[in-house]
Parts: sequence; C-alpha cells; structure tokens
Amino acid sequence: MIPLSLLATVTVYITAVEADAWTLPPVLRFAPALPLLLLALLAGRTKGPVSLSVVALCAVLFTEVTINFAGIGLTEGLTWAMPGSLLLPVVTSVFWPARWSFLTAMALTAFGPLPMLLMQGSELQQLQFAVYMSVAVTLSAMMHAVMEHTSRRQLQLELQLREQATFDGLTGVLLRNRFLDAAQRVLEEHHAQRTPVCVAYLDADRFKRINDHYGHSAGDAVLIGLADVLRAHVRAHDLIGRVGGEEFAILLPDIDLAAAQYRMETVRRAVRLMVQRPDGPMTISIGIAQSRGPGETIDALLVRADQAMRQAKETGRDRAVLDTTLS
Ligand SMILES: Nc1nc2c(ncn2[C@@H]2O[C@H](COP(=O)(O)OP(=O)(O)OP(=O)(O)O)[C@@H](O)[C@H]2O)c(=O)[nH]1
Repeated sequence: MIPLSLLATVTVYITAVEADAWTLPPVLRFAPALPLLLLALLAGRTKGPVSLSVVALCAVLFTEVTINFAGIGLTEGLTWAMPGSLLLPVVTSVFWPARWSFLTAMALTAFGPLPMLLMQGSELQQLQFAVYMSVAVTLSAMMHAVMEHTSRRQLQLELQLREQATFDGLTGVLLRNRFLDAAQRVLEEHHAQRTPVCVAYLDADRFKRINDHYGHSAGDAVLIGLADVLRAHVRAHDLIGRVGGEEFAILLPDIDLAAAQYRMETVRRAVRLMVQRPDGPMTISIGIAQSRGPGETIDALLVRADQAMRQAKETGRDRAVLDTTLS
C-alpha cells in the first residue's frame, strides 16, 4: 500500500508541475519526480514496516519541499498548491498504519504549503487554507479511524479463529490435532537431545452415568472442572490435549517413567479431591508410557499409554498404570 501511495504522490507532483506553476526550464521540471520514483521503488523492496513508513514519509517531505520551491515567486502557485497538498492527506490517510506515521504524514502534508502561503499568500488565501486544512485533516482522521477500527476487528477475528482452531471450546486445553502436532515436535527435540519424555493418557471413570442421570450439561461442568485441575497440576512446559470426549493426554518432557508416575499420582489424587460429580467424587484412570527414543512417533507413544490406561480400567479404575512393555 505504501509504494502505491508513493506512486500517487509522484502523480500528484507531476500534475502540479503540469498546472504550470514551475519556474524551471522544461528539462528540469520533472527532475524532482525522479527521487520520488526512486523512493517508491525502494519502498517496494523494504520489508520492515517502520523503515517503509520512514521511506514514505521522506517522499511526502520531499513533495512538500518541492511544492514550496515550485510555488515561491508565483502567486498562481498557491491556487494549485493548496487544494493539491490538502488532497494528499485525505488520499494517503488510509495507507499509514502506525499512529505516529499517520500523524507525521498528516502534519507534513497539511502544513507543507504553509511557508509559501505565509510568504506570499493574501489574508483570504490564508483563511482559505485554514478552512481547507481543517476539513482535510478531519476527513483524514475519520478515514484513518475507520480503517484502524476495521483492521483491529479483522485482527481480533483472526485471533479468535486461530484460538478456536487450537483450543477446545469447552475445556480450554489443546485440541487433539494441535496437541499431536505440538507433542510430536517436542518429542523429536527430546529424541535429538537424548532426554526422556513421557505421555499420560487420562480417562474419566464412568462418565456416561453423569450424562445419563444428570444431563449433558452436568457432564460438561465436570469436564471443565477436570481440565482446571489438570492445568493447575502440570508444569509450564507440559502439554495438555483433549484427545477424546472424556479423554485427555499430557505430554511430560524431561522426566522418566518413575517421575511421571509420581506426578500423575498427584494429579489423580487432586482430581478425586477437587472435582465433584453430582453422585460423588470424580475419579480418573491413567496410563503412562515413556518414549523409546528416536523413531517412535507421538501416535505410537499414545497407543502404549492408552493400553496402560485400559489396564487401569480393567483392574478397578481410579489408578495410574505404567506401560512396561519392552522396547
Ligand atoms: N457431557 C459431555 N459428555 C461427553 C462429551 N464427550 C463425550 N461425552 C460422553 O462421555 C461418555 C463416555 O462414556 P464411555 O466411553 O462409555 O465411558 P465411561 O462411562 O466413562 O466409562 P469407563 O470409561 O469405562 O469408566 C459418553 O456418554 C459420551 O457421550 C462432552 O463433551 N460432554
């Protein structure tokens, strides 16, 4: 957008020159347009938004200086310089993303013709200028505010969409696929560093009964409470994902099976103590597996943890079982 606004600036400049307010010989008339074009090209190649704004502001400054030089000595110069340079803030107002660059560009373009005007303008022209300028700056500020509001709203929607695609709407933990992606990356990093990683597979016990006897919303409330307890009991770099309806997985980097068991026992006790279901305390069954090292994927690791969790179910629920299958 800024390179486009610079090209617009060049056009405004050339139109102004063509308005016959230029005292130089015809060959030199368009000379100042060259640096402007160069700035436009440079802006097209500049990547950072701040340096892009600086380049664009240089172009505006240059245009205003040129307008002043072009107009000095010619009263007629004022006739085109005033509306021309006041049109510029309105046209370019939507192109300046940052507030500081918008304010600087507005000040430059709105007050640009002031020296020429003060030097040779009549009182009427000065009054005209004050009126034009107020209208132009007000219009620009309004357009800029609308643009800013629209882009802020768009950004909010984007963030909202990204969040919805990342986190489970009910419990706030990672969605299954996001968990698998993130966990696979962590797993590979730990394989490369030869450090241990474990995964725990957690399943709410007899959850169907809550839904059947107390309704789906009672089940939802228990799931929310369960996720809260999980979040409160993991380390900052552990990952929690909702991998099924009432099934969660926790990736536990940097700890071996024994340490993972200790941590998950704490979680299991906390759930029993802190999550209430309508018919009594909530319990969970947990299966824990440690990664076998390079080559093992998160899916394979989860399968082993899931199998251990099923053993926990079969042997009475409300317990943590370790996967001890040989590698
Ligand atoms: N309220 C609610 N229920 C869910 C949700 N997702 C899955 N469920 C329910 O969770 C229940 C899971 O039941 P089952 O897989 O039979 O297992 P269970 O009753 O927990 O019994 P065990 O796992 O054998 O201890 C089903 O009734 C699903 O409908 C959810 O988001 N909200």
